[in-house]
Amino acid sequence: MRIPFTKMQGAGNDFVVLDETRGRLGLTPAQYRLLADRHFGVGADQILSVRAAPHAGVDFAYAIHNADGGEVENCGNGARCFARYVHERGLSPRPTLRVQAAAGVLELRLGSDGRVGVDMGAPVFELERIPFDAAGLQPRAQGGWQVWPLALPADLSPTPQQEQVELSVLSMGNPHALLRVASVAEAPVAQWGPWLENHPRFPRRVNVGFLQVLGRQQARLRVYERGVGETLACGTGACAAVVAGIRHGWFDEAVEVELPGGTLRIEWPLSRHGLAASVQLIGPAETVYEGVIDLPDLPERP
Ligand SMILES: N[C@@H](CCC[C@H](N)C(=O)O)C(=O)O
Repeated sequence: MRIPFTKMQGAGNDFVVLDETRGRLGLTPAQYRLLADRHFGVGADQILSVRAAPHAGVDFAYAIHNADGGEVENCGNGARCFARYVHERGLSPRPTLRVQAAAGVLELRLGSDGRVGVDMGAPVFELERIPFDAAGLQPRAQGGWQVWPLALPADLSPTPQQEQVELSVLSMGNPHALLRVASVAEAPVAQWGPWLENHPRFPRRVNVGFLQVLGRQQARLRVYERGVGETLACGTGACAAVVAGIRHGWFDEAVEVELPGGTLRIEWPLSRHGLAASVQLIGPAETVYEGVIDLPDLPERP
């Protein structure tokens, strides 16, 4: 099957974008994995599918597959690229779009400064909806919120004294765990990322953020993404980090988050609208190139 695609990136989080507005391509998880493969395919953190609106009230539907082939609920950097893609192809003349993702409806705005804003909806804190299994765990207060201690396996402990990590957990439509670290440059992302991603306390696995607080409006973040590994940026991860930091009392309601691939602005006007306030994500979204790939039939093994 010959498939036209567009390679895009937002703060270095990179995507293969597929036009499915005239019908589904019906790709298998193995074909998504091949598209994402940096050696044998195109290479991407996620594959984004632009689909026709499933109902009145939205302009399009948005499907997201991680590099491991699994379908996921939400992707913030991808949403910005989605808006840029639709605009560049003239698929909609409107500067503001409503898009149905598995996590809910996102509102996308093309800004006059070249950046794209996304209304990501409200964060979710109910443990069953993240989901996070806290059975038998005792949370500890940290600022205005709580953290959950998890025992650190001896072989992952940087010092014999460190026996646990403390996690803030929440969902931005997809699950996130955040650890506050003294320096992202020295954070054990490659060691703790896969351990926490697959920890049995997270039944749907989790995206793991390592957050360094630089000031009340400035942060650094590295994210080990579920189904991918460490990425150059994660939009929902940046939203989750700022939401957690605001609840703990570390941040004001607007924060510039520096990630390895670029800077994202996150706003959560909590003081005006409470916990149900929508999180705003603002950042770059660019087309890198367009291409066509011959995808072999790759049926999924039962
Ligand atoms: N890169 C994304 C998040 C993509 C999905 C994530 N890996 C998951 O499994 O939930 C972003 O920009 O939000």
